[in-house]
Amino acid sequence: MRVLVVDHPLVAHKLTVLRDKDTPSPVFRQLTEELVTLLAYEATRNVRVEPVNIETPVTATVGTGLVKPTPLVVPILRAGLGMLEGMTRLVPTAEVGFLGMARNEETLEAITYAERLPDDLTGRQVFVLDPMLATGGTLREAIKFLFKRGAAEIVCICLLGAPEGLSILEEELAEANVTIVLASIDERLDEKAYIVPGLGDAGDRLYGVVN
Ligand SMILES: O=P(O)(O)OC[C@H]1O[C@H](OP(=O)(O)OP(=O)(O)O)[C@H](O)[C@@H]1O
Ligand SMILES: O=c1cc[nH]c(=O)[nH]1
Ligand SMILES: [Mg+2]
Repeated sequence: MRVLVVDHPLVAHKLTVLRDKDTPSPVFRQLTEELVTLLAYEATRNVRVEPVNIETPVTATVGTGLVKPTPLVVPILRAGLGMLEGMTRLVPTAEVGFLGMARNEETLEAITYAERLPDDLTGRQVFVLDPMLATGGTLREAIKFLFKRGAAEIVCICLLGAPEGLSILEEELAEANVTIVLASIDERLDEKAYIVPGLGDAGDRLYGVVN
């Protein structure tokens, strides 16, 4: 497993506004999309490509095309849905599948309540979107599920990660073909397993509070 923190002043600036508790939902959504596009630029550095023959108005030449099937993008509902537009803006031909997962706030266990993905992911490159990596339980389950379906490589794009969750994933997935791309590794988890300093509940800030 590899971990990549994108170190860029615009990422740091947008993330700071996102963290601010006074940033309203519409601005939060917009900034999430913008941040994802910046992170996705790094996260797709090893996207699979192949030579393609084209003709410019001047001559024939060999260019670069995405290998088919194109990457599969999997937002984890709810909060990951706020990242989808920012990702597909960069890779418009990507296919999109969905995983609905929620962390039980008492047991901290991740449960899967919805799934709409191809049955066979053999050999596929998969990009998972979830803004928050806290205990790591949600991503661990999602990654396990995708490998079981045959995925060859998984790149997770997150906004914030906690050192506790990252350590658990690093232990369990040491040899796996997984990359976690983040805007920041924060200080720690608090007693409710929320990321500190964090940004609060990403789903609630994007879409409002549900119980
Ligand atoms: O690393 P973990 O400890 O598993 O926590 C992280 C998960 O918690 C949040 O989702 P949540 O369960 O709040 O669902 P939501 O997106 O519907 O708000 C977040 O988007 C992650 O999926
Ligand atoms: O800080 C956290 C932890 C889990 N889920 C969130 O949305 N935020
Ligand atoms: Mg939530």
